[in-house]
Amino acid sequence: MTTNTTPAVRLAGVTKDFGAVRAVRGIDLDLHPGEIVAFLGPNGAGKTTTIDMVLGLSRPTSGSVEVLGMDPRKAIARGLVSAVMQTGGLLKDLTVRETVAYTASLFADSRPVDEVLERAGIGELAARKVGKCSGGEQQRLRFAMALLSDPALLLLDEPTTGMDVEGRRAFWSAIRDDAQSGRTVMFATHYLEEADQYADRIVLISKGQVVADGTGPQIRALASGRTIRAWLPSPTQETVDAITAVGGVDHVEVRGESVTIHAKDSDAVARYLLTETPARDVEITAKGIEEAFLSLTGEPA
Ligand SMILES: Nc1ncnc2c1ncn2[C@@H]1O[C@H](COP(=O)(O)OP(=O)(O)OP(=O)(O)O)[C@@H](O)[C@H]1O
Repeated sequence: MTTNTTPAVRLAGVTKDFGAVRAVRGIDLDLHPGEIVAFLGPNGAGKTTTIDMVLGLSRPTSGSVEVLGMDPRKAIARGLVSAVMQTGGLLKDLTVRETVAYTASLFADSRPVDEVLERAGIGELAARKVGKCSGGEQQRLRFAMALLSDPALLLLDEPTTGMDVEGRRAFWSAIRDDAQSGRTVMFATHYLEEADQYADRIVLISKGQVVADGTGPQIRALASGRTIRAWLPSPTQETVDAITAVGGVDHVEVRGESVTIHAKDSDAVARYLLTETPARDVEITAKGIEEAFLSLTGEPA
């Protein structure tokens, strides 16, 4: 594996248009060797489009993409990059071991089958038919296949979609254990919790741009603030506008007579509600990661 300090991935001024749609709007990003990076964003943020460019499956409209200091297609041809895709590519009647052995036979140089099964945490499932494996187990099988070339960079596009909590935990535990050997891992996800729990670094993207980049705690701190809920009888647009204008308020939502406000200065909002409006039952809570996401991207997770 590559151990120098060349970035594992370097995106510089990358844009990507599909006809009139600008899916990626100028991304600059370096991933360092050995990092586990979550590419977090809502539907349509541009995650898959970006990953496809890193995999050399498509070209940027402008800007440049380098993988380990070279053109993505060259890095792939050298077996330095693998991907774990969400669906397809598995034959139900083969066993787990047969599937990996068959894939290994396609490589001139591959890691031993038993080693990758162990690394992917499916050594005990080797004799099981693929059709009898759960979605999470099949995903670990894809992970095992991706490890055969011992890639320096592993890309995963929403790898745990549809898995239950236990499947997800087992999948990430295998990825994390393996990554200790220095592999760089980049994964796309909608799940804030997943990014927060399993990535060293979170790159938050929205509408084709990076809107935040840091560790889980840093991302949450960026969106520090509180949620204020209150009962507000017969709210008028004027009242809502006035609440929105209170310093530090970043989001107001009214449902019937219940109002939810996200704000940096919850004291100021509570004071305003209690003195200037007929609001009652004011309740203040710390912002969870869901709300942090909303205030950073303007979109629900
Ligand atoms: N081949 C294509 N032709 C036209 N538009 C496309 C194409 N691929 C993607 N787009 C558009 O580009 C934008 C970004 O899509 P992309 O699939 O990269 O988002 P994403 O973050 O991966 O979303 P999701 O989480 O839903 O997979 C979207 O508006 C999408 O409709």
